[in-house]
Amino acid sequence: MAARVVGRTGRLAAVVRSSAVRLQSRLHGSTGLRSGSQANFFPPLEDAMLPSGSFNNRMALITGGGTGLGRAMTATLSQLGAQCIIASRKLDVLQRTAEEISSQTGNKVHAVQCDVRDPQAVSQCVDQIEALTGLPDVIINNAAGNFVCPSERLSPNAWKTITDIVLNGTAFVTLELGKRLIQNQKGASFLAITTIYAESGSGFVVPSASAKAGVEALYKSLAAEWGRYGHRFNIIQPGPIRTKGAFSRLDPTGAFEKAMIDRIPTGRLGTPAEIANLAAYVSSNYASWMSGAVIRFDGGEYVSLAGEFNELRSVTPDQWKLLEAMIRKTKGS
Ligand SMILES: CCCCCCCCC/C=C\C=C\C(=O)SCCNC(=O)CCNC(=O)[C@H](O)C(C)(C)COP(=O)(O)OP(=O)(O)OC[C@H]1O[C@@H](n2cnc3c(N)ncnc32)[C@H](O)[C@@H]1OP(=O)(O)O
Ligand SMILES: NC(=O)C1=CN([C@@H]2O[C@H](COP(=O)(O)OP(=O)(O)OC[C@H]3O[C@@H](n4cnc5c(N)ncnc54)[C@H](OP(=O)(O)O)[C@@H]3O)[C@@H](O)[C@H]2O)C=CC1
Repeated sequence: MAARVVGRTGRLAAVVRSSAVRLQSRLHGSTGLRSGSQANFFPPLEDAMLPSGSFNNRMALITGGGTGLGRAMTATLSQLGAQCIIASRKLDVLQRTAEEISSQTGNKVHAVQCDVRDPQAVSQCVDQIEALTGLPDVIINNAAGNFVCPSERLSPNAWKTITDIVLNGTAFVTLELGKRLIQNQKGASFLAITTIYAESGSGFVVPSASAKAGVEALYKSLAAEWGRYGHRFNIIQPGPIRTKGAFSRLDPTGAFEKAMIDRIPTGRLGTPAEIANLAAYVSSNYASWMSGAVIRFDGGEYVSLAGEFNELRSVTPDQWKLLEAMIRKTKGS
């Protein structure tokens, strides 16, 4: 009897999971999940979490919104009623994404070309946004550049390129919009997408680690300073989520993926739709008391990498019996 119930519940869970995956791939493209066995405990729920209409009459700017995680955030905000503006360098990519999402959600997505490294281009982009939609209520600083490289091989321009996109780009967008919002006495939610190694640092991605740490300092500082103008500042630190932009530059051969999944306690990568739900919540009025928060969203990878005894996961019960006996036998110091 119990086995029949478990069997039926299991089939039901599988049906729910597969329809969630179908919805996800319609809105966000393929999930591309590969996983370890414990991932069965942690299936991604990928439909929009907030009530429909949560972003009605709200304008959202997402930098780097044409691809990857920015695209997923745009799709979710648009589905929840927001009018979105996506901005980055490649206008053709932005326009394609904007059309695809608008046609699925029925809400307008605008595409604006902007290289965030150039403060003048950022200022012109904000002029365009003001003309299209007015100043945004939600700003997501998601654009980034990165590649793995031994630090001794980095040229000054390689360092400058990454830190310009990540730290200066975020600062230019945030300051330009912040000043205009303050002038117009309009509040807004600012969200920066960093990464788990912004906290620990990491070899082989040193310009990115340095710049993302700077972004976190910028956002925590402004959370303290600009609350008086109605602005909230929060940070999401994602762990690995498959996107072409990230994986082609950080694991070009795919050689490190399995080891990476093995060290994630939830046994799988995150999905774009999952981080999009979190970003939507943080940017919504349901989170109006949240400011200065740093939210790690990584399936447990950071703590798994940090704890020096975590490798003991591979010790078998029989081996534990032996270890325990050895430890108990020890007397004195
Ligand atoms: C262990 C397994 C890991 C698996 C995946 C893990 C996932 C977790 C991820 C965690 C964090 C992720 C953070 C991210 O940010 S991912 C997002 C990545 N997306 C992008 O990078 C998209 C945008 N990127 C780009 O446009 C280019 O890649 C860019 C190089 C960053 C900028 O392009 P552009 O402005 O055209 O720059 P140039 O090509 O002119 O190059 C400027 C400068 O940099 C040197 N350079 C470029 N690539 C490399 C390289 N691979 N190695 C060394 N140096 C490089 C280039 O030579 C130029 O310098 P110079 O003029 O001196 O020659
Ligand atoms: N995927 C992952 O596993 C993780 C991602 N992240 C972070 O998530 C965010 C999104 O990354 P992801 O979606 O994976 O990667 P993508 O490469 O898909 O996204 C990066 C975006 O940034 C835009 N961009 C790059 N340079 C500039 C520039 N100079 N001016 C304006 N826009 C620019 C790109 O558009 P264009 O080329 O048109 O300019 C692109 O849309 C980034 O902040 C990244 O650091 C953090 C941890 C893990």
